Amino acid sequence: MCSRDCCSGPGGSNRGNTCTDKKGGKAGSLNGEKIIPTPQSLLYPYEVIEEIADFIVKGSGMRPKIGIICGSGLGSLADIIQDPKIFEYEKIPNFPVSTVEGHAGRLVVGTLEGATVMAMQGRFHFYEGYPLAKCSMPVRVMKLCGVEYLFATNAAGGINPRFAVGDIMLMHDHVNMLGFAGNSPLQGPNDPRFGPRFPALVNSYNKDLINKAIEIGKAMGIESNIHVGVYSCLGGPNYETIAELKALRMMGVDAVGMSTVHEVITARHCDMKVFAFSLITNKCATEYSDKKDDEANHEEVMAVAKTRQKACCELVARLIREIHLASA
Ligand SMILES: O=P(O)(O)O[C@@H]1C[C@H](O)[C@@H](CO)O1
Ligand SMILES: Nc1nc2[nH]cnc2c(=O)[nH]1
Repeated sequence: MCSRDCCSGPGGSNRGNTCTDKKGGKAGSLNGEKIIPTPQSLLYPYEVIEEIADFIVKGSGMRPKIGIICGSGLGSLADIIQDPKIFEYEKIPNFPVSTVEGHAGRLVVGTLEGATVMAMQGRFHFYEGYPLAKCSMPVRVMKLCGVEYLFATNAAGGINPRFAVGDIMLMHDHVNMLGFAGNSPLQGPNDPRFGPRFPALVNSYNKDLINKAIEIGKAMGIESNIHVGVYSCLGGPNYETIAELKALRMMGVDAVGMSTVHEVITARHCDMKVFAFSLITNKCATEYSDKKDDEANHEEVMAVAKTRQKACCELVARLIREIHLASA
């Protein structure tokens, strides 16, 4: 594995997308240097993931059962963790860094409603310049730490006209636009220690957890703000055009974002149970107009997320409590 600077993503980690190795075999060349592309799945071999997981388990003294990925502006999901052990991403060996506002860049390990949990306060996005396997590498770290359940959250634009800003969409399926274009976090040789070469993705989103979340929404008195729907991940960082939003709607997409799908693929590949939701931070226009309101922006996304943090935290905490009680 090459450790030259040319392999660095934005985080400066020594595993990136493309390698220029003077000693390499058949390759193209750039400025006289040979270029050997590295398949995504080789960016983080099993042993490296194992080292990161050991670092976290030893450093925290815990084997978390539930992993949480906090979406944009939803970092407070990790603030409710009790007796937290905090790991700055920069201090975790071979970990990328967060470069997006609203993603603090810390891993928080502790307990929540009696369950051992680890939460990423800050995820990695494709548009930051990280390959998909790098974006979802922490999911494999979670797996080797002992995590059985992945809770993935995101901020998303609502395409379904019934959705209002501030609503929560429980994901029951996704449309993988990056996958349509031939990109996958599983691309390259498969390591069967993680999972099979050809994982099936029907039933990726755990139905029991969705049903429990609906019940919790009723108990919280927010049932009219809870929906079940289909999420799609685009590459970003730009928001969508009207024509793209129309096309997504025709495909049955209810909410659009720039994350989560590759994390879910990685989690299902290694047989984790998945629960995911989108906080609808903006309504996407699907008709042409001159309204400035139609233009999404990250400040609005963050501001809406802030106003809905409490409800999202309560939903997550109550669901984790149910999982914990059921397994006790
Ligand atoms: O990390 P998530 O998917 O919650 O963040 C969304 C997608 C972009 O990163 C950002 C755009 O406002 O919010
Ligand atoms: N792609 C995309 N991501 C978002 N994240 C929050 N809102 C949006 C949106 O409208 N589009």
